Amino acid sequence: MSPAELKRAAAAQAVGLVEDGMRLGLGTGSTATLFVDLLGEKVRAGLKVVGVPTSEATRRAAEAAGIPLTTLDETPDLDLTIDGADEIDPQLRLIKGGGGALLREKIVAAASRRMVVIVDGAKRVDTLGRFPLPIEVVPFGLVATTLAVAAAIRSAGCAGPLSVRKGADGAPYLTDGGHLILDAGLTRIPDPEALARALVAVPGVVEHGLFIGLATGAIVAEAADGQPRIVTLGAA
Ligand SMILES: O=C[C@H](O)[C@H](O)[C@H](O)COP(=O)(O)O
Repeated sequence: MSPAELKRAAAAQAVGLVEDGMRLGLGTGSTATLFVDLLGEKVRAGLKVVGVPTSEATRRAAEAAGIPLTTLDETPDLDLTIDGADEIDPQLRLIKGGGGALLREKIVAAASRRMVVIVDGAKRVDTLGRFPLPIEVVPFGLVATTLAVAAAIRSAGCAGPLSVRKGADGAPYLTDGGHLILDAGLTRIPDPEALARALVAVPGVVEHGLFIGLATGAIVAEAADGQPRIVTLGAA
């Protein structure tokens, strides 16, 4: 089975969690977009929900799907966020931000009573870190911030190269908030909580892609005999 088929299976399962009247956080990325598309079908069939998109890309996808949207300022308490992830470990700790949306994703997840992650089985790891950790920083003082981030990474027992993310045109990638992203190729993060604490202490760091204590459940689609098999983790 292709990763796309597995992502779609996880997204379809997540649509089943949505109830009439829910206030939803809508994640970002290829898996979350599949969820938005499938949710749109339900909305067009009469389901009443309202969503807060976690990126401009998701806003466009949700508008195209006909999902009514709101903002966190209008609707600061959400019932459920459905979002993808780049990695998930057995404690439901995540790496997110491969698509650059980590800041809004984390704000929306934190405003939600439940966050259910939808992933294909390849995203499951025992130890986070194989996927480069995105760290969102302000452009001002980039070199000083990068040096401080490198020191924070060392202090948490990690090591690896830091690179400024580039867009398809080769220019530095800018997030929806106008920030830069440093991708940290750490390979292994033995103590994600310690690294998270060290990173947030660096002036210039806006947010990082470690999501700890936010996901309440996960829907993992794995391939089994050519069919998707759904595995749920936590409360999903
Ligand atoms: O910034 C992007 C998000 O954190 C995505 O949820 C994450 O990168 C996973 O994306 P995808 O579903 O495309 O693998």
